[in-house]
Amino acid sequence: MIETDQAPILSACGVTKSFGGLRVVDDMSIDLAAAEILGIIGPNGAGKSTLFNLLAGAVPLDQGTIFLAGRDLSRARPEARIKAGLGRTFQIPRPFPRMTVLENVMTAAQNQHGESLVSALIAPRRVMREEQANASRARDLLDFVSLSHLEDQPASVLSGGQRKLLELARVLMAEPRVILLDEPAAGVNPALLDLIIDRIAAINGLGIAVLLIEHNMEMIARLCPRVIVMAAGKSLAEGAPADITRRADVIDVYLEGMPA
Ligand SMILES: Nc1ncnc2c1ncn2[C@@H]1O[C@H](COP(=O)(O)OP(=O)(O)OP(=O)(O)O)[C@@H](O)[C@H]1O
Repeated sequence: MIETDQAPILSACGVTKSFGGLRVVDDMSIDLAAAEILGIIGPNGAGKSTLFNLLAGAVPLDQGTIFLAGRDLSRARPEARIKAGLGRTFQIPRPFPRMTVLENVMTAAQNQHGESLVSALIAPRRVMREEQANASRARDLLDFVSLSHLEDQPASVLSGGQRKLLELARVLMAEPRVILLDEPAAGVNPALLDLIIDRIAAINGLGIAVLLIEHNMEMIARLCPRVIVMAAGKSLAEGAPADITRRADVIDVYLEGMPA
């Protein structure tokens, strides 16, 4: 645990989930300090994505609690967690393929009164102003992730790495305080990897705390002062990446299941 005089921005305590009798996440506790980047590594099937699903509310907890900035979100719906400031990206991004890149970012805005017919009828100018403000913010975010030149293209044309960058822009559109990033390096070519690492560091530099699941150890080493190793649903080890990856028990769980 890093020393901090601040209360954690995200605090998960005793989080547990079973599927069909198998404990996939087993009594996990995590404190994420404000403005920290905390890495989560572990072998395939360790329960990392399920942990994110529990934090984001996509899957209900069996046991445990989740607090964001002191607010109990343990049973909150996913939309309420997004509104409270918890953003997430997915291992395999699925943008709306026929919408443009810009429209994909705009759909992630949280202030869309235009979606309500009543608002559109009684306050059309307000709805239009809101649309314009959202488009302007979305363009700034596309600039931030170096996708401005593609704003009018359908999202289906984007490469794997560009989809990851689009996801970063989408998650920022909702103005999060904490972002859960699920394997942002997966399927990304080396040319874009540097840009993605740089953008995550910049996001964190804005004071947004990041929980980062990743198999790419270069990304972990460059971004995370602290990592948690998950194995069989539990926290096996915690510390600086350089120390943790030298530990025999950590090496063992990674080698488990690999062909001899
Ligand atoms: N909805 C579900 N129903 C049943 N089993 C599930 C469900 N979701 C995940 N699992 C199982 O939970 C275990 C952990 O999966 P999870 O995807 O959380 O692991 P992971 O650490 O993210 O793995 P990877 O690094 O491969 O993404 C796996 O055995 C998986 O098959």
